[in-house]
Amino acid sequence: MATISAKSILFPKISSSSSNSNVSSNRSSSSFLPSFKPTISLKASYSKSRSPLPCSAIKNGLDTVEAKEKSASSSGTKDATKETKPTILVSEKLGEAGIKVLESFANVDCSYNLTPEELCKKISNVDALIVRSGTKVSRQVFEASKGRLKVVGRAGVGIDNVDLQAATEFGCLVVNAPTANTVAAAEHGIALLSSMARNVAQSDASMKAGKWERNKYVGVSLVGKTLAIMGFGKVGSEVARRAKGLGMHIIAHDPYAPADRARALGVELVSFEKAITTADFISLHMPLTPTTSKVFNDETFGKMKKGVRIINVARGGVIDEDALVRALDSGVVAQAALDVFTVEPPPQDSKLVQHANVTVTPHLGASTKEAQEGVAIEIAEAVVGALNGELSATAVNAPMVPAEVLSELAPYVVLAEKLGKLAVQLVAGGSGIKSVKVVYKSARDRDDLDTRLLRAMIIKGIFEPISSNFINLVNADYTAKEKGVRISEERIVVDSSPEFPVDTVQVRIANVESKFASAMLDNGEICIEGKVKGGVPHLTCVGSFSVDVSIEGSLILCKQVDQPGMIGRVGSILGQRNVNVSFMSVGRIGVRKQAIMAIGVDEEPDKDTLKQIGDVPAIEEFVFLDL
Ligand SMILES: NC(=O)C1=CN([C@@H]2O[C@H](COP(=O)(O)OP(=O)(O)OC[C@H]3O[C@@H](n4cnc5c(N)ncnc54)[C@H](O)[C@@H]3O)[C@@H](O)[C@H]2O)C=CC1
Ligand SMILES: O=C(O)C(=O)COP(=O)(O)O
Repeated sequence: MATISAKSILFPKISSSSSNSNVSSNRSSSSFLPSFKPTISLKASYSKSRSPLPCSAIKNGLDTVEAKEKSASSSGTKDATKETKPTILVSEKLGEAGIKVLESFANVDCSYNLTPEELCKKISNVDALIVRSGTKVSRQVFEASKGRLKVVGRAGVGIDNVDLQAATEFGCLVVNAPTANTVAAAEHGIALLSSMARNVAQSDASMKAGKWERNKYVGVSLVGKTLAIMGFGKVGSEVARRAKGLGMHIIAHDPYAPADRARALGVELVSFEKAITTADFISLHMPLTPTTSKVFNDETFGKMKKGVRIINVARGGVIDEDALVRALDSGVVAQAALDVFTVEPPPQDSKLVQHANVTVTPHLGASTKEAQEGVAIEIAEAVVGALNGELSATAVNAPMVPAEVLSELAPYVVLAEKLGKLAVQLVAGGSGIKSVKVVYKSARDRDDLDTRLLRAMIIKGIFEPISSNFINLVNADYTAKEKGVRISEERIVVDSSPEFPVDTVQVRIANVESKFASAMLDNGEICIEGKVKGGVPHLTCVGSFSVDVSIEGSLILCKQVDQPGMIGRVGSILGQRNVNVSFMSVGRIGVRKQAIMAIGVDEEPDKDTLKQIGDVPAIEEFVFLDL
């Protein structure tokens, strides 16, 4: 069986000889790949000597470890455990429980308040970075990591402080912790709503200044008032649930929210226009994106009911803050309660923060003990899982593939990478690949096959040997696009067993020349096909020749005229040179006609041996393929 682990779908191995790494390894083998048994133990899969992938990221990581090992051993201070674990940088305060999870797996460096320069300096020595909202994970950070950074964990929801495009380009997975602080943020929203309506903060400050101003701080009631929730996601829904308990009438605007979820909570989904023109209170709960940036501006404030009150526990950037000051000054907006700001912390002389009708908190929405412990554990487990090669359920820049799908596809993932690797070696040097077509034959319905993993692995197989980057599920499509290669897919429903997700996978490369002309179809495409047999990837077709060889070790393909003695002849050349043959298969178009002999070899034959094979008169062409 092939020795590549399905875990390399996401990342190549990270060194970790920590005995504790088995904690997460066990989790991975039961929940991530329940029925797929890698041929190497999970612990072994972290061993650098087994790394099958020549990729810059792992090289960088290992170079560092090796360099450390060398210097430590020469100075006699070698601490093997420390050196072989991955390193995780935590750049903002994270709950203790999460730190413990991380420490059981990795070397953890908690360095808070780093300047951007300090972060860039540290980043090339870490495999994962955990942040909250205060760290800007910019393109420069990914560049400075030189490929070592494999995971960014956001201990919270909003990922607007992470350059996702750059993360994807660098093949770095971004995960967040999207659920553990939902209630905290909703409770803070309700706290701001109530305290704003009753002037709690202002009257508190007034009393502390020795005053007793009962008439000045008459508030407004909430009962019977209309609250518009902008962004009816997790936090928005929880705010709605709580505000209903306060007797408010709730409407919501969210272009993507399912109507039945709103109905179930007794909330009416309305247009943006209707929400902002009819509400007495507007509470913001959408993410900061290019579409939502400054969506509350002079124009939209102008449409609101005079005396509207605004609560923002989402992101400061969804409001044009200067426009809000103008709307407060003119009385269109009676009050605002803000937990978040365009720039955090805002300048001390910020007119908005200083405004008498504004209540502010320093981004405290997620800051409860309970939420912080929750997000810390959620993100720590996601990061450890990702470093273990698991696909995270909270991946932000990679497809989430359900565990059952992954388990079923695991052997096909190995097949897909090998087919990609094989196909690219059939392309003659100098022929630029422009288009790759993948054809999946399956007995299942077209919609019942998630091919993203397989496509990513084919791309990895094709490009990794000819590029300096490592390729994974995060950056596979991006890499192909970047290299100007169009990847198309076709699914053909065939009459075979629906028990298996895929019958055969074909990789076709068009408009190139081949080193092995027999691998080409009449239409000029290089075409190879494979299937999984008994859990093992097999090559089943080269060009229009059927073969049947397991794809492992290395392969010699020879085109010859079918005649007696060929297998013995080539076998004895290899035998004389001490090259062990693991299997042979002959595919022919007819008796004594053209045939292809596929020979699996355990060692790479030297040039002389290959020349001797090529000199056999009946052999018309041959190619050596390294798998
Ligand atoms: N202040 C704090 O400490 C915290 C702030 N947050 C912020 O709260 C916001 C919401 O978080 P969650 O509810 O967990 O996220 P979510 O993803 O569950 O909900 C966001 C909702 O906004 C909707 N949306 C997207 N574009 C929209 C648009 N143009 N107009 C209206 N709705 C739109 C989405 O469809 C989604 O339903 C995020 O910005 C998050 O960063 C979350 C937790 C704590
Ligand atoms: O989860 C979010 O989106 C938040 O805004 C919480 O931010 P924090 O982790 O408290 O810096």
